[in-house]
Amino acid sequence: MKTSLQLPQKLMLLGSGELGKEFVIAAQRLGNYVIAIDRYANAPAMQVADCSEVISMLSADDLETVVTKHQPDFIIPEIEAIRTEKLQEFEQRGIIVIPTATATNYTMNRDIIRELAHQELGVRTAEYRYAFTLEELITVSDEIGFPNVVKPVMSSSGKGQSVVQDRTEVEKAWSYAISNSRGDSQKIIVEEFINFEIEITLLTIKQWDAPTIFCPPIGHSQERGDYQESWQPANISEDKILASQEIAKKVTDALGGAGIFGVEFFITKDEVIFSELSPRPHDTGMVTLISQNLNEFELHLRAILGLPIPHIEQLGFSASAVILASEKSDSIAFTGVADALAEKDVDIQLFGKPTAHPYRRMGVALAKGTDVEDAREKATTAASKVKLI
Ligand SMILES: Nc1ncnc2c1ncn2[C@@H]1O[C@H](COP(=O)(O)OP(=O)(O)OP(=O)(O)O)[C@@H](O)[C@H]1O
Ligand SMILES: NCC(=O)N[C@@H]1O[C@H](COP(=O)([O-])[O-])[C@@H](O)[C@H]1O
Ligand SMILES: [Mg+2]
Repeated sequence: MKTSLQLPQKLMLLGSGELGKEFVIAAQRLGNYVIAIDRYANAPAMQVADCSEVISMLSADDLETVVTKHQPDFIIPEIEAIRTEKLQEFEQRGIIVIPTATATNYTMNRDIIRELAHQELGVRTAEYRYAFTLEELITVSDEIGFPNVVKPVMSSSGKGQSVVQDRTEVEKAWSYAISNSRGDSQKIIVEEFINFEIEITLLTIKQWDAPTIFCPPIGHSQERGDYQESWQPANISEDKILASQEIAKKVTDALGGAGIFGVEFFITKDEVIFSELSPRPHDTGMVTLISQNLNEFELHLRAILGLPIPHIEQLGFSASAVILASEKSDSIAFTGVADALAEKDVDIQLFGKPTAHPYRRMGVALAKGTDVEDAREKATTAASKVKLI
């Protein structure tokens, strides 16, 4: 489709967090014009964009206002919580929505993407059932068995998610899921608990006029359903890498369009199990800021603009570890950065979020090491030195 297009292009970013910030930097390096949008002022990506707007991205009217005002060539979602039906309308008017308007709609609903992967494409996923009431959740939890994982169908970053050990915990999981569900959705998914050896993100780059390509797998650890550490390359066998690439290709082909996808898998002793995917750079992929010649944000930009990606080079054992807030605050300052940076092959990024609350991701530590363990140790040590005051 859009190969050899002219630069600069006008890019509208819907969501302006840490992932958007790095994307804007990549876009700016090629001289593009970026309008950064989010629900609050001075969001990370707004700090580096050409201009910004604060709107509710769940409001079709608000989206209409900013699109009419700025007339972007591309609309690039950076978060899930967007009125995706409206994106379909923009697409019909000739604006390119990344990866496609339909794909952003599918991937913000766990049930739709799950049905696509499992029912239509025959991909192995965790066993799952849905519930709309507590009574239904009790019934389907018994069918799935314990432990299991309860999640709102509409949520991200582990919000509303719990591991349920037995029947006595179902009611609590129900309330937690319902109160953390996005919008007014009351649909809950319960999944078989997968006792994986490792979970990975396979960054998958779908291009307009060139074959789909992959980054080496990224291993990661999660707490409360949210990412804590990631590392690359993940130590998994070649046949499992090929199996995950095959699934990632199948699912992203079904979604269409162009851009990077973070495709999540659980790897057990014998199986590669598809979990979900982001049609955009992935938080665990921040490790590529240190681990690759082209990071996931540069790859996303090139794929979107139809620019060539001749070679992805992995630069050696690398890791990332998150820097989290522990308290609510609206005056942000850090100590310990100098101490963290004194170590060789360590880097720190502070996102510039204007406020903090418990567990909010405020920055990330990046490191290279002699092996994965060494890189992880260096990244977590550096992250632990940086303190919010
Ligand atoms: N069925 C499962 N079995 C075992 N662990 C699971 C299961 N589902 C989720 N988890 C754990 O919880 C984490 C978050 O789950 P999931 O990716 O579905 O949530 P999310 O809200 O979409 O998070 P994000 O938006 O950050 O990707 C997973 O990475 C995994 O560690
Ligand atoms: N797993 C999705 C993810 O990591 N998304 C990233 O977090 C930001 C929201 O952060 P906030 O909640 O601190 O505002 C999003 O804008 C995106 O950059
Ligand atoms: Mg996930």
